[in-house]
Amino acid sequence: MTQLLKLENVKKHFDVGGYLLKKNKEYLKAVDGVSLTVNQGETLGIVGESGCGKSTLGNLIMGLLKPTEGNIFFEDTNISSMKEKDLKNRRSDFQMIFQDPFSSLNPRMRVFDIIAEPLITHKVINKDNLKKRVFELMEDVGLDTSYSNRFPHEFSGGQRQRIGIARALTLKPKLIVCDEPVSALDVSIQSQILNLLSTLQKRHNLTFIFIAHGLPAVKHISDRIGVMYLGNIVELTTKEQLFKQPMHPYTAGLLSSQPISDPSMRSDRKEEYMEGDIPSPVNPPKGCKFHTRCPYATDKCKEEVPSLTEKDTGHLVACHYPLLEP
Ligand SMILES: Nc1ncnc2c1ncn2[C@@H]1O[C@H](COP(=O)(O)OP(=O)(O)OP(=O)(O)O)[C@@H](O)[C@H]1O
Repeated sequence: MTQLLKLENVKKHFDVGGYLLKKNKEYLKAVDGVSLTVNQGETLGIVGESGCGKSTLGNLIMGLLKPTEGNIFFEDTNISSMKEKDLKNRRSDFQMIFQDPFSSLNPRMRVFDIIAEPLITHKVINKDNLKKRVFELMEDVGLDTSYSNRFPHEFSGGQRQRIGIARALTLKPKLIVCDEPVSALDVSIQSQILNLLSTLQKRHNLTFIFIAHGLPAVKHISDRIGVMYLGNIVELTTKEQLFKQPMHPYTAGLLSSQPISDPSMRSDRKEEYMEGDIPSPVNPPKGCKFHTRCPYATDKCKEEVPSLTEKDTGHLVACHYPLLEP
């Protein structure tokens, strides 16, 4: 397995003021020390509740944000310390697919121009081959080439996402960060787009980072899954291990709060693991950040930060008392 991406203790702390009223500046710790690797051709799912830092992590990997601390290596090149000019030359290697294709596509541009734009901007194609390449990309994502003169609003949500995917593929990227690409779509369309992404992954040997709120959304597409809580990865393992034997109480809570057939069971099951609201990332709890919501927390959890360590083969968990098989 070839390693494509490596994150070393990556942090993004946003300056959120506070200095007018208080002596010290306040920082929102959106991403607070994430280390992980992604292998070529795999899909790493990243899940967690709203505000846990998933999109910020995606933007850091894309080079759209500079980390406050830490390093991001793409094929052994440290992209976090690259100058903007050099990063521009590497940008074609990593692309992003967004949740809402409507807002990410220019409404005044025809589909042909939306897909052609990166090819023209990066000067990777001559005029004679442009039409052939754009049509090739449209066919690749299952769009009828006779629609190439239409505007985004003339397409359905699923078709618009296909346009977004075609645009992301134009420069033959190696890595695509998919930021909740199906959560705005109808359930029936979601599986079509997920199947398309899987097909394209095999066809073009793509590597995906697939961001979503809940575990069900990443279950089918992911090889491994990382669970995020308040800026940290708290569990990272294969999807099989994660669903069979979640070791972090937060993951167990996410799994038990999945929709189940008997609605009367739902709230009980959720409360079993997760009490209260997610704390503020400006002032996160000391020690294990999850201790305020964890039914198993002890004094140690209130003081000591658990590091992400391998508790079973390839199964990383940041918990002082990981859940083990009975
Ligand atoms: N530019 C910014 N300045 C200040 N705070 C920010 C900025 N961008 C994100 N944040 C904050 O960082 C935290 C993480 O945000 P992020 O969008 O990464 O979370 P998320 O897990 O993707 O959430 P969602 O699922 O709702 O998109 C949030 O508290 C958010 O308000």
